[in-house]
Amino acid sequence: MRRVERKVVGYVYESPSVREFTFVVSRDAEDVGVGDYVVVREPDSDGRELLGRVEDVRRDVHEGIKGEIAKASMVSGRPVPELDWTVVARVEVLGALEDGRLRDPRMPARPTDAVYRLPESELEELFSKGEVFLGRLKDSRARVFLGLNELITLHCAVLGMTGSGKSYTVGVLIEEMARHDIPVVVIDPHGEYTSLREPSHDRERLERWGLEPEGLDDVEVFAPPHSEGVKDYPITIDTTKLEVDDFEVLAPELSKRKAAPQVLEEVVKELQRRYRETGEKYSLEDVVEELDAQAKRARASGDVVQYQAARAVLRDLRPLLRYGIFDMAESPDLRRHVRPGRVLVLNLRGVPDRAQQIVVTHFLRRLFELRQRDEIPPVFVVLEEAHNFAPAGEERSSSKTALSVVRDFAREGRKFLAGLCVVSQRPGRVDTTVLSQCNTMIVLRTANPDDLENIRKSGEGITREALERIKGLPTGTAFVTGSAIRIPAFVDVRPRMTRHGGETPDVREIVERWKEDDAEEDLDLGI
Ligand SMILES: Nc1ncnc2c1ncn2[C@@H]1O[C@H](COP(=O)(O)OP(=O)(O)OP(=O)(O)O)[C@@H](O)[C@H]1O
Repeated sequence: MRRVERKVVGYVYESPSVREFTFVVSRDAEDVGVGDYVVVREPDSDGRELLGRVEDVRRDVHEGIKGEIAKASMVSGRPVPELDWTVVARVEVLGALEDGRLRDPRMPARPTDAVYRLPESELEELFSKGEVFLGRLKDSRARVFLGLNELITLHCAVLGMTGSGKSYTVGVLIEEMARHDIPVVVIDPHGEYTSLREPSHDRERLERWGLEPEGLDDVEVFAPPHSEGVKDYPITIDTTKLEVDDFEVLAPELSKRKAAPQVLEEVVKELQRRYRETGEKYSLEDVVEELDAQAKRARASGDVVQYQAARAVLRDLRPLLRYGIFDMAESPDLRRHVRPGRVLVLNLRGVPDRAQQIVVTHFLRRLFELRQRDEIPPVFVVLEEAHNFAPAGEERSSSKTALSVVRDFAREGRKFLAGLCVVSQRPGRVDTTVLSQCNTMIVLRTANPDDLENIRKSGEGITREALERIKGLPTGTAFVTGSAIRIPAFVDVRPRMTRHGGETPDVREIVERWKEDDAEEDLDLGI
C-alpha cells in the first residue's frame, strides 16, 4: 500500500516540557485545528517520533504595532486594515511512537523542527489494531478498534451524565462481543437492553458507515416471573440458599429494630433445619408465613416487642412477594445459558432496589464461581447503574448493597477471564476500588466536578485538557483511554446495528398522542 504523504503543517516554536510544545502553523496549513494528530521527530532518538494532539490554537498579531492599529480602528468604528497574523497551535504530547506503540517521551521537541500532520491512513493504522469496532476518531474518518482481550481481562467502564450516550455505547460493545462469540450477561435495571434482538431503524446513518441494521439472533431475556414486558424466562433465586445476611438487605427494618434480627433469624434457622432434615425447600412466601405465625404467637402471649419486630420485617418482605423472584429454584441456570455468542439480559425493571441488590449479588457471585471452576466460557458482564450496586462513601453506609461482591469480581475477575463493564451516570458515586480496576475508560459528556474528579483519579492518561473537553462533548462522542486503545483519543461512537432501547423520549410527540386520545374520547362522547 502506498503511503499518503505526510504534510508539514508548521515548525516547533516552544517546548516547555516533554509533554507539550507549541508550533507556528505554516501559512498553507491554517486549517490545523483542535483534535488534529501531529508528529515531530524525538531529538536524539533512534527514529522515534513524538505523537501529539492539538489542544488549542491561537492567533497572534504578528507585529505589536498592528495590534494597536486594529484596536484603535475598532474603537473608532473604522474598517480594520489587513493585518498579518501568526497562528500558533498548542500540542499535548501523547507519547513517543515506536513500532506503533506509545512509550514515555524522553526528550522535548526541538524548536524549529518540522511538525507533520498524520494523514487519515496512518491514523487508521494506529487505531485499528483491535477487534472491537467502536467508531471513528473525532473529526476524522479513521476507524477506532479496541482490544477485545484488554476489554475483558482488564475490565472497562462506560461513564457519562444522563443522556450522554452511555447505554447506546454499551449496545455497540455488546454487538461487537456477540460478533466475536463472547457471551455477555447484562444487568439491566431499566429494561433498556431487551431491544438488542431487533434491527435498528436508522438505516441511512448505518449506510454512511458501511453498516446494515441487524438484530442479534441469540438474545435471552430474563425478568421476574410476574413482571410485564419482554421476557423469555423468569429470574428466580432459590430462597433456601439465602443467608440471614441476605435478608438484611431485603428488609431494611432489620437494622432499625433491636428484636427484629433475632425474630427473623429464628424463622430462617427453623426453615433451614427443616430443609436439612427433610430436603423440603422453602420460598419467600414460606418465610413470610412463618413470620406471620410468629407475630400471632407473640401477640397472643403479650410480647409487644417481639410482635412489633415481626410486623416490621413483614412490612418489608410482603411487597417483594408480588415479583415472585424469591422462589425455590434458580433461573437462569448460568451453567446452561451462558453460551458463546449469546447475550443474557437480566431485566430488573420495576424491581425494588433492595431486591435488585440481592439478584446482582447472587448472580455475580455465581458467575465468578463458575468461571473459577471453568464451567462457563469467558464472559463479559455489563453492570448498569453501578453507583447503586457499588456505591462510594456516604451512600454505602445508608443501605446494604452488592458492593463486596462487585469489588471481588472487579479485583479477581480478570484472573478468571470474567470481564466487568461498569456503567454509571454518577462516576463520583462509584466505589473507587471498583472504578480503578477498570483499565479502559470510555468517558462521555460529564459536567459534575465530583464525577470528573473520580474519573481523573481512576483513569490513566486523562489530562486536564481532556477533562475540560469532556464537559462539553456532544452526545455519542467519548474520550477513550486505557490498554484497549493504546493512544487516548476522542471517538465518535458508531451507529448501532441493533435497536437502541433507551431512546430519549420526544415530549411533544407524546403530548400529541395524548391530544389524539382526548379528541377520540370527545368524539365518543359526542362533544
Ligand atoms: N453514538 C450515537 N449515535 C447516535 N445517537 C446516539 C449515540 N449515542 C447516543 N445517542 C442517542 O442519544 C440519546 C441518549 O443516549 P443514551 O440513551 O445512550 O444515554 P445514556 O447516557 O445511557 O442516558 P441515561 O443515563 O439517562 O440512560 C438516545 O436517544 C440515543 O439514541
